[in-house]
Amino acid sequence: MTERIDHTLRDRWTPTTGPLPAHALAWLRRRTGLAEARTPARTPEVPASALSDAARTALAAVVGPGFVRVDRDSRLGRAGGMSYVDLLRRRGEGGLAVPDAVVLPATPEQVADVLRTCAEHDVAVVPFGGGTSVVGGVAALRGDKAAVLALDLARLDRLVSVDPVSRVAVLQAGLPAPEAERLLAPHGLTTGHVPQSYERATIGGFAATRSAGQASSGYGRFEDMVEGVRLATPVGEWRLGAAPASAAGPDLKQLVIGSEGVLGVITEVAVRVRPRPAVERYEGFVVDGFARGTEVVRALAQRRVLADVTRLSDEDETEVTLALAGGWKTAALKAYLRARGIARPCLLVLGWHGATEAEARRRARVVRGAGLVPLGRALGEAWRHGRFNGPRQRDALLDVGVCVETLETATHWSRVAELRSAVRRALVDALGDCVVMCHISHAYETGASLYFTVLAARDAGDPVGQWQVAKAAACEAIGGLGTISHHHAVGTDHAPYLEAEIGGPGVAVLASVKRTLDPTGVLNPGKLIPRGLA
Ligand SMILES: Cc1cc2nc3c(=O)[nH]c(=O)nc-3n(C[C@H](O)[C@H](O)[C@H](O)COP(=O)(O)OP(=O)(O)OC[C@H]3O[C@@H](n4cnc5c(N)ncnc54)[C@H](O)[C@@H]3O)c2cc1C
Repeated sequence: MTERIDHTLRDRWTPTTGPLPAHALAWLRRRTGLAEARTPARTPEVPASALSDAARTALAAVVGPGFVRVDRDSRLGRAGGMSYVDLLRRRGEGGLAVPDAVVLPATPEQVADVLRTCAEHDVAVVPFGGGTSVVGGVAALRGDKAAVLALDLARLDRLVSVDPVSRVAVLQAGLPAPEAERLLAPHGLTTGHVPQSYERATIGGFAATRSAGQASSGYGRFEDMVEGVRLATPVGEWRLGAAPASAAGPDLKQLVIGSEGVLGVITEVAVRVRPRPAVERYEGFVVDGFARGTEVVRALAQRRVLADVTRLSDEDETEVTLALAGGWKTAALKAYLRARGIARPCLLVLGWHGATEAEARRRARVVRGAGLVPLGRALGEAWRHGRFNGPRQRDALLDVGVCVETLETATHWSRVAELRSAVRRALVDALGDCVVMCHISHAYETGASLYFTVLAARDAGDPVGQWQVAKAAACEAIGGLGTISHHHAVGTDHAPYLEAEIGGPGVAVLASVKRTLDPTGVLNPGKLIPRGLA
């Protein structure tokens, strides 16, 4: 089993993070009014476990006594996800919900037995993959149950089978993405799924949240890759996905994908895989203004010639990227862009994967004549090199007292500008002096996702409340213009906004499926389905 918990006890992405460079800190102080003083982190309180002796004995009989853990560190390590508020809570701000126990089953059969045992002993179950949820998906909420456990799927870490002819691999749910890729590599195959949380998130977590990776324009979103699922529920096992396509009624597989642990526990996923690309070619470009850049990306999407990775930063994100990079090369780049008459530079990173360099180069040619200023491969490669660094930078920002969080949505092309303005306005109104950056990270023929990153000076008095007010304002602004989540999922944070998006009948359908599969309501209370309607 890969040990993924600690780092250390998860008030950060990795155990150690380098400090913020001095020029970056100075820039932040100027832009956000960040003060010198910082609030020292406090150790969160871990209450005594409420798991009854009878439940503990019954669970130990299923998974073995060593895999029912009630010690402080095991429980604290699985207390919540990786949102800004989760990290604040683990630094001692606000109340932290800590599971009463951590249970680690080794097989799909053990998962099913654990669920039955929990239903008998009135124990809530929070399925726990990589614990990277940023929407409260793994918050240890017990609902009306006597206790709550984190069901850590880390021991479900096998490549079950590979069908190279059909290009389908069956992967167990607890496999972290890098480990899944390591197991697929000898077969010359890859999922092509690389979200920014790649280093920690799991196959089951991707399926449970409808994840979208950075190369989604080429490989598709995770739900596009899922050929089949194996789900353990308190009433028995459910397997879905008999063929690559089917007209056998509504696609129930899609009901499981995105079910966020409230309908069952995904134990295995049959994933469409592709040959590993021999070549990955990344290039950087600049376009004058986000509106123009959006037009370019739309044209590529509608001509169906998108690069596998397509990422367009707005003016603010570009300014921040250049300001934080600093140095003579950046100064030279800015001078060059001014000389080219680019008034509002927006960075566009495109990445093409191919079997040969010639193929990648041929695909890259489609952007010629699109009015882009090419900056060459070094900038594209620099992005690729640092593409998993966001969480580490966040740790460094948290350490110096910054409120730093992201949120995302998606809409049709005709509404991209309106939605971006509405969310920006809501965040600035709520936070005052702040930096709001945005990029398009996933593009479709009919629209695109918008991903926002916010930086503000942390309110030392009520840091959790400060962000919750801003997030609520952004969610209200999204309503009617876009989706409440393009890929982060619903969790607790977006549940209050779900009914406005899918309607009362939509919520009732989810609630009735839950009653069928989980009649006593042990699975992930308080997530996905709005409070009081589950
Ligand atoms: C820094 C950072 C960057 C991120 N970047 C991206 C990104 O680029 N794209 C993206 O899509 N997301 C991103 N996310 C969000 C997160 O990584 C995804 O939601 C991911 O899919 C969660 O996987 P996980 O294994 O960590 O799941 P967890 O966080 O453990 O769980 C997520 C939800 O799924 C449920 N769940 C987990 N495993 C199972 C299972 N086997 N069966 C049933 N339910 C289960 C949990 O109960 C919870 O509700 C990012 C998060 C962070 C912190």
